[in-house]
Order: sequence, then C-alpha cells, then structure tokens
Amino acid sequence: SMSPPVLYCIAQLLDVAELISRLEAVMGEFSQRGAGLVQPVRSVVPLQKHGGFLGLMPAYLAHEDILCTKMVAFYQREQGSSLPTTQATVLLFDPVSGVVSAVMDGEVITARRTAAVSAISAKLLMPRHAEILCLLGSGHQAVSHYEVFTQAFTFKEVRVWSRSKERAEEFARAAGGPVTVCPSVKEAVEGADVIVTATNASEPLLFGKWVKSGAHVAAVGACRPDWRELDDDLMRDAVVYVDSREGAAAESGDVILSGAEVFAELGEMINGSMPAQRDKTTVFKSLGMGIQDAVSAKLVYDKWKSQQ
Ligand SMILES: NC(=O)C1=CN([C@@H]2O[C@H](COP(=O)(O)OP(=O)(O)OC[C@H]3O[C@@H](n4cnc5c(N)ncnc54)[C@H](O)[C@@H]3O)[C@@H](O)[C@H]2O)C=CC1
Ligand SMILES: O=C([O-])C1=[NH+]CCC1
Repeated sequence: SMSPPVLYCIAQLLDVAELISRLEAVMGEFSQRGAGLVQPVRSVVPLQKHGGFLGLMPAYLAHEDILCTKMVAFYQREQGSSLPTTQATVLLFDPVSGVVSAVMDGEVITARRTAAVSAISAKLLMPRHAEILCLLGSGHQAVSHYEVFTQAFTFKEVRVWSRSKERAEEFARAAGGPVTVCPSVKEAVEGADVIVTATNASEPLLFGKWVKSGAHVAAVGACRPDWRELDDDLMRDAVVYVDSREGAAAESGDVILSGAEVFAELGEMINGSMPAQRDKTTVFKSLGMGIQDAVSAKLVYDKWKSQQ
C-alpha cells in the first residue's frame, strides 16, 4: 500500500479568503446541531510532569465526507524558550475506507484558522468604524491575527503589547506595516476598538475597566478551565460569544470562573438564530474546534492535489 503524503510548508496552500468562507459555513452549520457534523469536545491529556497537555480534536463532516483529527500539544514555556507552545499534526482520512489521505503540519493550520475565526467574529461584532487594533502577546497567534486582520480590515493604528519589550519590538519590525509598541496592557488597550488576547497567561491580564465601551475582544488564549486572560468585570459586563457552548463550559476558565452568561455561539450569529450585538462591548471566547481544522485540512489537500 502507498504511504500517505506528508504535507509541510503548506502556507501557500491555505488561502485566507477561502478559509474564512469555509469557516463561516461550517460554524453556522455546527450551531444548528444537525446530524451532519460530528465533533466531540476536545479530549485533553494532561502531562503534569512536563507542564503540558495533549489535545485530540477529531471531526467528521458527513456532507462533504471530511474525516480529520488534529493532535495538538501545548505547553506553558519558560520566558525566552525557543520551543513553540503549540505544536500540532493533522491527519486527514478518506471516510469511505478509513485510509489516511494525508499527514500535515498542524501549526500553520492552527495559526491561520484561529485568526480567521476571530476575524469572522470581529466582522460581526467590532464597532462600525473601528480604527484601532490592539494585540496582546507577540507569539504565533499574534502574528497570524496581525496578518489576517490587516488583510481583512483597514485600521488606522495597530498596537502590540508583550511581556518582553524586545519581543514586541521584534514583532513590530517583522510586521508588514506600522505597529506601535506599548509599554503596558493598559496603555495598549485604551481607546482600542478591537483587542486580541493571544497569550499563554493563566491569570487575568485584560481588565474591563480599561476597555472602551463598545469594543470587541477576541480572546484566543486561556484554554484550560482554571486559566484566565480576562477579569470578572469584563466577562460580566460584556456580551459573551463562544465558538462552542460545550467547549466553553468544559475548558474556558474565563467563562467558568467568572460565572458569566454565554449569550451565543459565533455560528448562531452566522446562521441568524442569535443577534450580533455590535453596539455593546463584546467578547468572543475562542477555544478552537476540530471542524475548523477539518475544513482547513481539506482546503490544503485539495489545493495540493490540484497541483500534482
Ligand atoms: N483559540 C484557539 O483556537 C487557539 C488558542 N491557542 C492558545 O493561544 C495562546 C497563544 O498561542 P501561541 O501564539 O501559539 O503561543 P506563543 O508561544 O507563540 O505565544 C505566546 C505569547 O504569550 C505570551 N505569554 C506567555 N505567558 C504569558 C503571561 N503569563 N502573561 C502575558 N503574556 C504571556 C508570550 O510572551 C507570547 O507572546 C495559547 O494559550 C494557546 O493555547 C492556540 C491555538 C488555537
Ligand atoms: O484549537 C487548538 O488547536 C488549540 N486551542 C488551545 C490550544 C490549542
């Protein structure tokens, strides 16, 4: 039997506009809870000894015959560590036979699809004439959010804050346009219309008292039930959207520990069953979903096949 192709260097195979449109469709369908999508909440294996977790993220999309699983390891690294906090591999299967059709890098997929999902939420929830984008954190997700957000929207100013000023300056130098490095979270978020939290923090770093009324927060980090990026004030005062209600109830420290009510899923806004409260201060709490990886992997695979 032939061994499946191993696809790395896939950045060119994953077009952002195409990805956004596929993600909108699948998130809208997910929130209808039809039988065509099977996606359990991520299984997480703690690696206590090593300060990490292994997440298993399978998904089956019956209408499109996509069967996929991502395996993602995430670690809270020491500051200055050269290892990535998020490492991932994706397996795509032929659901007819169970044969593996491809093994692929999951890091580009994870970075890009997460930013694309945040951009979908920002498109629906950020203030109408949003001018200032603020990124908290300067790692992989911050970079992909910068790329996707500046491609999808036009901002007058982009700000970044990071624990390490050097990293933030590096980020600003590498960015494709002007980025202001801010010395504190407070100064970075003041007056910002869109705030992306993409850190590995386990304690709140974004406080509601600093956030402009009507702003939109895309909260990407804090993926464990006892980890926080946002404080109770922000969680309780904002209208809270999530990618999956089940996922948020199991994994989001910001949702669980604040006791905040989840207003809607992103997919409920997309499929029209719940409104986008754009005029309010909004939080989109993102945890990541197997269906997002599945449609991404299929796009990569189809593009790769068309080039063979
Ligand atoms: N919602 C989703 O779908 C996904 C969420 N994530 C989560 O996003 C977060 C960022 O991931 P990556 O960008 O890949 O990691 P990364 O390691 O590339 O970047 C992490 C950033 O967080 C900062 N940071 C770490 N600890 C901090 C602390 N205590 N306070 C403030 N900043 C801190 C680092 O300085 C760095 O700027 C992680 O928590 C990861 O679990 C990752 C993938 C998908
Ligand atoms: O969706 C994802 O791949 C992850 N979410 C949190 C850590 C990794």
